[in-house]
Order: sequence, then structure tokens, then C-alpha cells
Amino acid sequence: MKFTAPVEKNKNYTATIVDLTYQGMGVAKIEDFPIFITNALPGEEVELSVTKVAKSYAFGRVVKFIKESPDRVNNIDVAYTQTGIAPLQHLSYPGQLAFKQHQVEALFAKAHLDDVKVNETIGMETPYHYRNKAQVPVREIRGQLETGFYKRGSHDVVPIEDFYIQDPEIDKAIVVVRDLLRRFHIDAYDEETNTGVVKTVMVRRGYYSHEMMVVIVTRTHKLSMVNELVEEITKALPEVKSIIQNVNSARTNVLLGQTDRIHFGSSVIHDQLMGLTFEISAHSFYQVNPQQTERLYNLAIEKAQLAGKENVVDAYCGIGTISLAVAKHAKQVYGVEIVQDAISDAKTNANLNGIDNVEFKVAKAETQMERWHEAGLQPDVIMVDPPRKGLAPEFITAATDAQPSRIVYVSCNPATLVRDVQLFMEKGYHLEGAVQPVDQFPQTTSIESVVALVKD
Ligand SMILES: C[S@@+](CC[C@H](N)C(=O)[O-])C[C@H]1O[C@@H](n2cnc3c(N)ncnc32)[C@H](O)[C@@H]1O
Repeated sequence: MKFTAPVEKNKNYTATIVDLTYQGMGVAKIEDFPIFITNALPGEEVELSVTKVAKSYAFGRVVKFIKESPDRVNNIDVAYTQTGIAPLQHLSYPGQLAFKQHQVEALFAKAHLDDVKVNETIGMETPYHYRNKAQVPVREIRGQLETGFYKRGSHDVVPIEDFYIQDPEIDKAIVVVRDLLRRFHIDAYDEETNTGVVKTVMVRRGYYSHEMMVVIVTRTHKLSMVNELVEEITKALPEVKSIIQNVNSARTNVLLGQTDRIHFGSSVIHDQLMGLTFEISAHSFYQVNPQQTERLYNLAIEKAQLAGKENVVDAYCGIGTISLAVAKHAKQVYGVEIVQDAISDAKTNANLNGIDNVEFKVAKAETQMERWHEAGLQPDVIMVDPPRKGLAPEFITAATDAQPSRIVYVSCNPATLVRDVQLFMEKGYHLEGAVQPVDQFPQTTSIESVVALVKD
């Protein structure tokens, strides 16, 4: 039987928005057929134009608002939605926090775990200007070198000076560098022809230290006027402690190449997190919202209920942020992480802070967990902070075989959190207390949460 959608491309319809997807798109239904619409909020009545029809859904755009949501924020800069920098900025901040709580609740309910309580999302006092790192593409647009952000789903750069969610000092630094590149007639990279010089400008600024690092990513080894450029950058930006030229000749989406040339200062900057000092290189992963990371990790440590006598495993440990923060509350901490460089940083950071009860391994968490178990390690607490895809099932098996009394799960994807919690339940663990969402990325749809699981 041939299927016919109840809507047609380029036709207009009137509908009420009934839901908001995890990507922040409004959902309207016409004869039960879902239409996904950017910049539309639940409760709103809109006239929409259908832009694409697929087999079981369609996309549309708002032509006219007939009734607006009381949660709508109207001072939208179109570049933020165009580029996906702040896809939820049209929703009030309390509305964003409620949306995130609801998303987590809905996923647990869908898995028939209706009795799981999800707390209100812990938000920020100032839910913008929070990012301590920016990486902006550099392109020539209509004969002029520009810095900005990619238009959603494309590689077209939209020029932007105020990135809204970044530390304003970083935004200022990007404009300084952009203006100097223009002044010294340094070419922007051209992606189509793979010619030109400067591909990206990356800036990091320590939240507490205010130390700044500027990384200029180039296609070529040669960067003309580099001495003049460095001199002017340091003059205009006294916080700069490191200027690096990173050479990335490869035609890929990977941001940084292998070669770094330190043109000014050190190869690293420092910042503090959880009262500890961290050394951060251009290549290190470092949490981008330090204020909320401290909240999230403090909660995770609270949920670990440590008395100082425990063996703790920190799986997926990155540069050891959780391991090092937990060390003073535990007897011994064992960290595992797949990226070699992150573990080198973790070891350096342990030394820098005089912490000697932490041992770091480079391995897949699932493999190392098995090895530790076979070697007789009995962790009292296992803490996990996996990437979006969640835990490997083998990790869950090895972790529960080791029978820790509690497991603390820090998650950046509630869908995989729910899946993994179900697996832990099958292995004799249950949730203790509520799921706590923490808003690490205001104005975006990302959701972080933390839960504790204890042995039945
Ligand atoms: C969400 S981050 C955790 C960050 C860390 N807690 C921190 O604050 O720096 C997830 C980490 O898991 C690592 N990872 C991904 N897959 C892994 C695996 N199979 N085994 C171990 N680590 C893995 C990633 O390299 C990344 O550092």
C-alpha cells in the first residue's frame, strides 16, 4: 500500500507545538504525523511551512506565531540558532532547566522505571559567557578574513564577534587576532581548494588563573609576519601566557595537527579546579564549564560517601580530574583512560598537586576493569564518567563482578544512562536517591546527570 503523508512540502498549516525534542526542536502533529520545527516551543500555536517530508515525519519552519509561549525569550540573535551555538536561547533559563529534567524523567519512564525520581536541574546563576575555550574557523568571506562559526549542517562560516556562551575575554581575544591577521594580510584557509594559511584560532582562558593560550592552526609550516603577530597579540592581550602555531596540513575535520611551534611563552597554561592546579596543553581535554564541573564533581564525590579508607576506581578518567579530587577522601585511587596523552597529563597533575595515592593506567576501561579484578583488586567504590555512548557491557560485567558497595555514574547522555542503569539493576544494584541533572551547557540541549547505585 502506498503511504501518503498528511502534509505536503511548501504548504502552510496551523498547528500547536506539543513537545520539544532532545535536540530542542518543537514538535507539531497533524493527523498524528510529527513535524519538527526549529525555534518553536511547547504550547505555542504557529503557522508553519513544511520544508521536507520523509516517510514518518516532516520538517517545517515557523511562518507566523499565532500564540507565543510565556517561556519564549525574544532577543534572539539569528546567528546563534543558525550556527547551533545556542539552540535553546529562545527558551527562558527556568524553561531550559525544566526541559532537561523532563527529558531525563521521560527516558526513565519509557524504560518503565517510573518510580525513579529526577530532581530539578541544577543551573548556573549566569547561564552564558561560561565557556573557557573557543575554537573558531577562519575563512575569507566576500574578500575579507572572518572568524565565526559554521552554519548548522554545513561548512559555511557565519561571522560572529559575540559568541554569547563564551568567556567575553575570549571573544575579545578572537577579534584582536582576527584584526591582526587582516592587518598583516595573512591568508585565511580555503577549504574547497585546500589553499591559504590560517584554518582555526583556538583560545583558552583559565577561569581562576586568567592565563590565556592562543593557538593559531595553519595549513602550512610557514606563517608570515609571525614575529609581528606575536608582538602585537601580547601587547593587546597581557593575559596571554602562550602563543602556539599548530600545523595541520591534513584535509580532515580533526582540528589540531601533530606539530606545535611555541612562538611565545610556555606550551601550557594552568588553572584551578576543585582546589587543585591543572596543567593544560593545547591538546588536553579540559572541562569547558569550570563552575558547573565543580558542582557536578562535588556531587559525585558526595554520592561516593567516602571515609578515607576506601579503594576507588575512576573509570574514563581523562586528565584525572575526579581521581585527583577524590584522592584526599580515599585510601587509594585507580584511574583508567584510553588516551595516552590524557594519562600523561593526569600523572603530571598528580605530581603538581603532591598527590601520591593515585595510580593511572592507559587502557580500555572494560579491559582494565577485568585485569584489576583478576589481580584481586577489590574497589569499594567505582566512579564512571564515560563518553556519550555510555559504558561497554563488558565494563558493567567486570565492575559488578568486583562487587563494589557503590557505583557513582556521571553521565553526559541520559539515554545511555538509563540503558546502563537497567543493566546494573540486572546485576543486583539499585538506584540510591534521585537522579540529579546538572546544567553544564546552558543554552544548548546537552544534559549531564549524576546518580549513585548501591548493592541490593
Ligand atoms: C566525559 S570524558 C571524562 C572526563 C574526565 N572525567 C575529566 O573530567 O577529564 C570521557 C573520557 O572517556 C575516555 N574514553 C572513551 N572511551 C574509553 C574507553 N573505552 N576506556 C577508557 N576511556 C575511554 C575519553 O577519552 C574521555 O577522556
